[in-house]
Amino acid sequence: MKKEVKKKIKKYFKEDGGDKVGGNKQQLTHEEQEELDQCNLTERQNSASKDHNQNLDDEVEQKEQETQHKSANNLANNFANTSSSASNSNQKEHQPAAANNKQLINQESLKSEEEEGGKIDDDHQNKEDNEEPEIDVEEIRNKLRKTDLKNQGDQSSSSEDDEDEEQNIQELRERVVTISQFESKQGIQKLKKQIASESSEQENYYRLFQKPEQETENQQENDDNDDQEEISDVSPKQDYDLEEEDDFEDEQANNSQPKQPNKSPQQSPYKEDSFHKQKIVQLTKIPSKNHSEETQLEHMNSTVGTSIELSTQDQQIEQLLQGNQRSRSESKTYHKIQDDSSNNVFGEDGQVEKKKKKKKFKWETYKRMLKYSRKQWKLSLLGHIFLVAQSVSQVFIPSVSGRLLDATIKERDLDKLNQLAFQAILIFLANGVSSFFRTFIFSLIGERVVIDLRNDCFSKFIHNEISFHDKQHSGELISRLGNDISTAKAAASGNISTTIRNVIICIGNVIMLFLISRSLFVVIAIMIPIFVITSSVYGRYLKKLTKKYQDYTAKVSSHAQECFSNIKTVKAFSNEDKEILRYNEVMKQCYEVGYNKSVSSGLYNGINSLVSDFATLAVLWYGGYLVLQENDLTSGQLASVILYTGSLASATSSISSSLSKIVTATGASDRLFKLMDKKPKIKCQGGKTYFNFRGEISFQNVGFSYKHTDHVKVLSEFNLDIKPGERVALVGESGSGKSTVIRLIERFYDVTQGQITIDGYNIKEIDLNFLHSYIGYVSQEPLLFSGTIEENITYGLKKPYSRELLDQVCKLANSYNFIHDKTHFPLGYKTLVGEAGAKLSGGQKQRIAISRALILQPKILIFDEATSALDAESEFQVQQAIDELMQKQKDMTIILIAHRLSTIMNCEKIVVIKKGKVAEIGNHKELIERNGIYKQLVDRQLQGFTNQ
Ligand SMILES: Nc1ncnc2c1ncn2[C@@H]1O[C@H](COP(=O)(O)OP(=O)(O)OP(=O)(O)O)[C@@H](O)[C@H]1O
Repeated sequence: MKKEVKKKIKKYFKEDGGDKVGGNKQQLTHEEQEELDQCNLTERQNSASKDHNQNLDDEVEQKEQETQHKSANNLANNFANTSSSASNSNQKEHQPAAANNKQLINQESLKSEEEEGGKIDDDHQNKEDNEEPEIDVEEIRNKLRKTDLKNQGDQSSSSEDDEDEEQNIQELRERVVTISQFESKQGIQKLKKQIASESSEQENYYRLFQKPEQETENQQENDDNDDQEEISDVSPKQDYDLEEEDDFEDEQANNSQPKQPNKSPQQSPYKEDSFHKQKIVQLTKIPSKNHSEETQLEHMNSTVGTSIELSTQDQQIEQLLQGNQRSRSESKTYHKIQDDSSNNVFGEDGQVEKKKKKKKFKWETYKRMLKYSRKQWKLSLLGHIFLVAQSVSQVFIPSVSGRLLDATIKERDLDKLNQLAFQAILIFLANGVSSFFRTFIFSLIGERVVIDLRNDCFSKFIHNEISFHDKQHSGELISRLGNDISTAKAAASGNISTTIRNVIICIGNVIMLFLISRSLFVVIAIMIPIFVITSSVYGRYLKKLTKKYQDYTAKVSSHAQECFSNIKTVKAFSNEDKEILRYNEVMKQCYEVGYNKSVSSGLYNGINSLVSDFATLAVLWYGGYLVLQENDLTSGQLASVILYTGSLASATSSISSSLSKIVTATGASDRLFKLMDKKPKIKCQGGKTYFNFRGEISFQNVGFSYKHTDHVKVLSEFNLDIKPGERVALVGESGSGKSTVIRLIERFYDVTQGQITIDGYNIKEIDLNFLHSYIGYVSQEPLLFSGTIEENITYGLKKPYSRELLDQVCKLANSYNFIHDKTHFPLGYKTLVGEAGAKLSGGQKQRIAISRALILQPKILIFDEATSALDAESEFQVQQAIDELMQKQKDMTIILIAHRLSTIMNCEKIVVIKKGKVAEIGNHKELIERNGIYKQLVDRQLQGFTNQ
């Protein structure tokens, strides 16, 4: 049954030439579908494994072995099977490998089949997921829609210009959402900020437009209310996106096609081409004066499904950029993102290819890699002793097997047979024992090398500065730590020993063959190179395809991973179908390569069998002739020759395989070392440490650009003095540089012009660890680590602490009560917070983050929009903590970026930042009297209250 289903799917795939992967799912019967789902379960479990990439790597490694050894093993097995002698020992060497290869081929084909089926299973799963949370999402959307309508209502009093402006923003928002479907998180954040800065006034207005009344209402609601938590995921920034989603849905409704969000998972996008295209058109639809929707549709029609090389994603974005004459800035951002993605390990196909071409053997890298194994020289020496012992014993196995045969058939001498059997036992034992120790020792060395490398690498990555992490995608770093190190291990351990072993075996076999029969030796010397060349040339091609297939599979996993980690966003936008479309797009590319690979594998195996069978026949025929006609050879010797030939072929291709692995491993090591060698300019240690840290901060003509966007001046001629114990609020439009100011105080980056001094010392001269021990930092997103509440609170503490201190900071941060609420947290401080604090609400996480900052007893406390990601109730709780802190901690410099007028008003110094410069500075009263930007912001907020 299982086979039939798979056959059926295969057939469909073939018929559709890859364009309609999964498209015929409807034609499967229910039973077949169930059967298929059952098959897919195993695959799904495997793919859920955290070591997915590692598995892929292993697969490639094994596949590589397969391609290199398969031919040799075939030949070896052919020879071994035709011989009547009991060549057990030699079969031991070859047969497991051959069996393993067969298994691999089966796994390979099964895997591709199951992956194809897995997609259908995913569709099914998505359908189930779709049905459940619809109501919650709607509720959230309605709430936010109301808020937005109110805002629009308030704005309607403004002039016509404002309306135009609003329309522009609307268009911009549409474009943001469209592009965000295709771009990386990092890329889109930049894009959003860029667009947000264009709509600065409205954004600013939005931020200041808060309703204190709402807070008191929400106070009564339970802190752990699930609904509240859902809402807490929707920050003011996301509010725009939700509004955008409404527009998007309207567009869908206007379209003559029926809306399909809950049904389409059943209807595969590959079958439903029109639906697919329409979706894409909807996604790429942007207001354009030059391109009508029809033109876009036509254009998309011509592109969808025809090109595999250029991803549909690229086409869509290209379309989008063509379609809008006004989106030059976006275009720049798009190309920037494209550039960035070239560093991504799962970058565009062409980029992956480029990287591959660069791969070549580098002696320096290899030597550096060997240094890691040199540490294990004692073990290595022992390993080499066993290696020689095993290789030598192996060379004698065919000889003793042949003599055993002669003693039986030709001489018919039982005593000699027993004697020879005893010799054979000794040789087999020597071979087995030394094989165990050799394998164990070299594998152990490999593991130790991996540990050392991973430690080195992780420590280098984590010590590197923030701009390094801005540039390197975390996925790439993780891939380097996982895949590349595993591959690099081959350069430092096992493969050298394998090469040496095979060289010894080759030499031994050649000598033995020469001694047994010179004329047969000549025949073999001609056959083996033909055989090895044929298989290695084709094997190389197959290996290339396998690697390409691996890249695509990694892309598929990466997409799924991104999707599942952003599942709330996907659900909130009801974008399950679109994600399935995107997933299927990548799968389609993967299938194309998989198809070619399957054809090539078939051809490879066919040709291999043919060549090896002919080679076997040649030796058998000529050997038989020598035995019968010339009386030059005994049948036992012929058997030995056959075994030696198989062993020689296997060893020869093993050598080329090991050498190629060493080259690959050197390439991986090279990438790794390049990353490891990136030296941070900002070092964690070194510099001034002094005892009287007061927290006086001075920005003197500071200019700053981010490293990878150095054409954009984020701060210029920025001057600001903050006295110890002062409360300072930074306000200004989005993208004006507020967070950047804070990042510079933390010295996440170095200024590009001017200087920042702390207590009169240039910040660059102060030891970074020392500086950070006096700065408490609470970020926008409350980020916790898995572990207990206590471990999280004391995360930054480098010295012992008392329970009193813990209680004290928790009370200050307004977290004490909920931590000691026995119903929800029976273990109190010892409660496990789950991965990234998943078991806590946003407000609880943020209050723990404040406790974490306070326990350092910092001299400077920074809040970077600490409440912006929280719902109203959580915001109130956190705000209360901040207000209390501002009143009680008089000796602490508090710098905050806030949007609540009440908080800002309490500050002694309010700094209004505009386009990277200080536009206004003073206290609330002074700034109101000045009647400038600040006054406008306050007026708007007050006007908002009045309207309500
Ligand atoms: N890591 C980064 N790399 C490159 N550019 C960045 C980076 N972080 C911020 N920027 C850019 O620097 C400018 C200032 O950003 P910043 O985060 O300081 O603004 P902000 O005033 O805090 O905005 P918001 O209120 O929206 O958080 C923006 O144009 C932004 O795109």
